Amino acid sequence: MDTHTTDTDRTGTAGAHLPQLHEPRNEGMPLDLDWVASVQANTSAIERRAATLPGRRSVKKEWQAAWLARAVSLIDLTTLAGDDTDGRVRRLCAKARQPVSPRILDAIGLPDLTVGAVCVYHDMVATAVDALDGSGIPVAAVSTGFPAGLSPFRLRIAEIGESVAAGAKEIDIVISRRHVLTGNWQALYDEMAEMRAACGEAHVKAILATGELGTLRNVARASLVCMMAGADFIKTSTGKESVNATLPVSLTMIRAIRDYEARTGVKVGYKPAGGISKAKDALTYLTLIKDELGDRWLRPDLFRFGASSLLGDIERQLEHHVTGAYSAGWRHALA
Ligand SMILES: O=C[C@H](O)COP(=O)(O)O
Repeated sequence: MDTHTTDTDRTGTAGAHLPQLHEPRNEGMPLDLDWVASVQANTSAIERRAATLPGRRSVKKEWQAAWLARAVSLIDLTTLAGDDTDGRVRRLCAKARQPVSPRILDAIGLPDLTVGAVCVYHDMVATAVDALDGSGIPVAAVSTGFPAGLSPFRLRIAEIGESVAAGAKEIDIVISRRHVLTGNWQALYDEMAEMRAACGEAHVKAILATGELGTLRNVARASLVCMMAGADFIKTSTGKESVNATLPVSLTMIRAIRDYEARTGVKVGYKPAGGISKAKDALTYLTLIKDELGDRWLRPDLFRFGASSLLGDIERQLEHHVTGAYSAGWRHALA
């Protein structure tokens, strides 16, 4: 359905070639327990709205290639597998440098395009930093005992320090779910604040593991507490929970981001992650962000997809846009 065309669609600002913007970091604020307690989430209303999103609003066909290219520029291209090797990470980094073939980029009028970041386990950070040297693409490390976050706290903090020392510019931490499930907001705040401090200049994404938080109200409150404690981004999932990024969770988290900005003036980034593997779903997320937060969030400093297999489908759709035919999936096997 090509229903709602917007000014942004028409002016072509969906293209990936935009000047880099950098918001001031979120310095956080003291924990405000009254604010946290006042946060509610109307689950049925959120679910109803989320259910209408995929069909209600879509990107006009002539702008789809530009939006898909934008989606590529927002991917944290990820490999988080027990059998990761230096070779796999180097191939992924080569893909990050050139995520779409030059032939397709020429045809859609974009001379170059890279992903937002490469995301790996700590042990692979040095390899990724070396493989991306000179590209300007940051390396993100998942730290703090990813994915469960249940290793001793001092080791989780030390892991952050080691990833930063190895060259990671972004750290994806996992929160202690039990602090949320027991309503111990002070403990969550303190943990988050200490992890942020350990990151130094590296930006910190707080993974909430929303599939393990029980309710959308918990998701909303945990989002707020992590932002109060200085998270630069809030991220849905590790990709390892049984339920990862969903539209209801996304609506809940981006509304928390909106409320935080309204109250503090500070923009916090959003990263849905886990199970996002189709170009169509990526476009739904982009229209959701555009609707709820506005165009400013559609930039790599405020939005990322955490995804290990989304790029392959976007490439296929871009190829179809250019040639009118779909290529075989195996041609885009890496991403
Ligand atoms: O942070 C990123 C996620 O682990 C990626 O999950 P995925 O493999 O389902 O795309």
